[in-house]
Amino acid sequence: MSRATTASVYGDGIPAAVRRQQFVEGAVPVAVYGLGKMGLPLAAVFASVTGNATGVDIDPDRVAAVNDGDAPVGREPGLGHLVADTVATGALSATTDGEAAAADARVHVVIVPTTVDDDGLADLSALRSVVDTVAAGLSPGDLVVVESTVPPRTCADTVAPLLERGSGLSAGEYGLAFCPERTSSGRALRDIGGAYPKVVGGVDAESTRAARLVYEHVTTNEVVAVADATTAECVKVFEGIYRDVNIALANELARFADDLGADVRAAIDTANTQPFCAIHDPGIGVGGHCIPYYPYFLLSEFGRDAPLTRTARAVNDGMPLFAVRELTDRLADRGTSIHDARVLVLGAAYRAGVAETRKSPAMPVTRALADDGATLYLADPVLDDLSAFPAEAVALADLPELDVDAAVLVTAHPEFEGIDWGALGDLVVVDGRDAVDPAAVEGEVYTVGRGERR
Ligand SMILES: NC(=O)c1ccc[n+]([C@@H]2O[C@H](COP(=O)([O-])OP(=O)(O)OC[C@H]3O[C@@H](n4cnc5c(N)ncnc54)[C@H](O)[C@@H]3O)[C@@H](O)[C@H]2O)c1
Ligand SMILES: CC(=O)N[C@@H]1[C@@H](OP(=O)(O)OP(=O)(O)OC[C@H]2O[C@@H](n3ccc(=O)[nH]c3=O)[C@H](O)[C@@H]2O)O[C@H](CO)[C@@H](O)[C@@H]1O
Repeated sequence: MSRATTASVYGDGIPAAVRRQQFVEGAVPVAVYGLGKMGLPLAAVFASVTGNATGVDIDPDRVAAVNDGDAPVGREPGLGHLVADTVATGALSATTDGEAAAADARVHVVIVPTTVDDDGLADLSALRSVVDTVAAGLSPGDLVVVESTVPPRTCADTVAPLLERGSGLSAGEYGLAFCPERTSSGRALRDIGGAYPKVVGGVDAESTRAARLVYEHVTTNEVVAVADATTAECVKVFEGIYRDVNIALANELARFADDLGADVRAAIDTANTQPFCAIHDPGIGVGGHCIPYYPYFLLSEFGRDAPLTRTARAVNDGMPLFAVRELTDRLADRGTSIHDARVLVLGAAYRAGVAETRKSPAMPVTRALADDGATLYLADPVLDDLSAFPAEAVALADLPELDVDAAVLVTAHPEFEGIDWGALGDLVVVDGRDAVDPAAVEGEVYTVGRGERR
């Protein structure tokens, strides 16, 4: 589709009804930059809505898979069929040529990784690279949407200047909005489709209007327009920091379980029966490339001290070693030194059902146990490559053959519910996710938050 036959979404006062018609008829090509866990579902949804979406990724294998009608993102209900169907009809295609895609598109949606480096500073390198690519193909009347989670003020202070410099256009000739991705892996299509309100915030009122028009066709839920892009960036980061601080509270309370001789998890669940309390679940740690990272999008990017946010990060990052100490002490009570122990670690992924190990508690758990001299076995049914972990990978089917002194459950994969604990004999189990039935285990079970249960 040549640019001459495409329609703008920003400026020049075209009636909303006309723009809506143009959008759903495919006259407004959409490019989605980043075809990962979030970007591929998003691109497929835009394709189903507009009939005219192009996914851009730097990974040629990922691009080839999509163009073959395959979804290189697993365990997402409905995604495989949606990708196959939209590719088959020509509604969705993928490319590694970001500049060509940017030259053709009128809506540019950026959803590439935004993580944190070893110094705790936001790593926006992928975002900057994509924004430069978009700028090279930007035209008057285009709309740029950032869905990647970013430190507040990124759109105003980083993205907008890059777009102006790279395109030669001036602010007011194209739109820029921050519209955070609020989706969780494992339910991406449901979440994108309308599980929650969609937040939009533009660098100017026209950008907010254009973003609202785009997303009113994507979500069945309401579109919530906030004052500006910075406010929208705050919404996303605040959601994540709230979650991290809340989990840290749950973890701090959980550590009292043995002192109190009480089931702290049960107490939390009961406390949550009235609306002024919503304490989250204690666990063996906080992983993924969202929640552990978002606090640093404030802590490291602005000079203001934030002791609560910083302490919460430390509490959550301390949980893997809390679990290792509980294991070590219980083995010692049995006369087994951790140095001589054989330990099965259940789960490498940061949470159940998601093939992602970034910031997974499994890494500090296995490293600490390996450093103490333990012999480690690691099982995870959703990950093919466990070579990054200092442990021998074992298949679920082979667990009954193992001769181990202990087990640590890091990830509550549903596949672990079928473990024959009896076959593993008398052992110490540290259950980091309240996912093991103590009655099924010969030996003792220590559940984070519930204390020791025989
Ligand atoms: N995963 C989640 O649960 C989740 C939820 C909400 C928001 N987010 C945010 O969404 C963004 C993307 O996260 P994700 O989980 O989809 O990441 P991901 O690692 O699953 O996928 C990222 C994709 O981007 C591609 N990519 C990297 N650099 C690129 C570039 N320069 N140009 C084009 N493609 C590039 C990678 O090849 C990969 O396919 C992040 O900002 C994250 O914070 C993630
Ligand atoms: C605010 C919110 O809900 N955001 C979700 C979140 O999705 P996520 O995939 O990062 O997964 P989480 O569920 O947040 O888990 C992260 C880690 O915390 C552990 N955990 C969790 C809950 C708990 O009570 N106790 C815990 O210990 C868990 O095991 C895991 O290791 O971020 C995405 C990007 O912002 C959002 O889009 C998505 O909506």
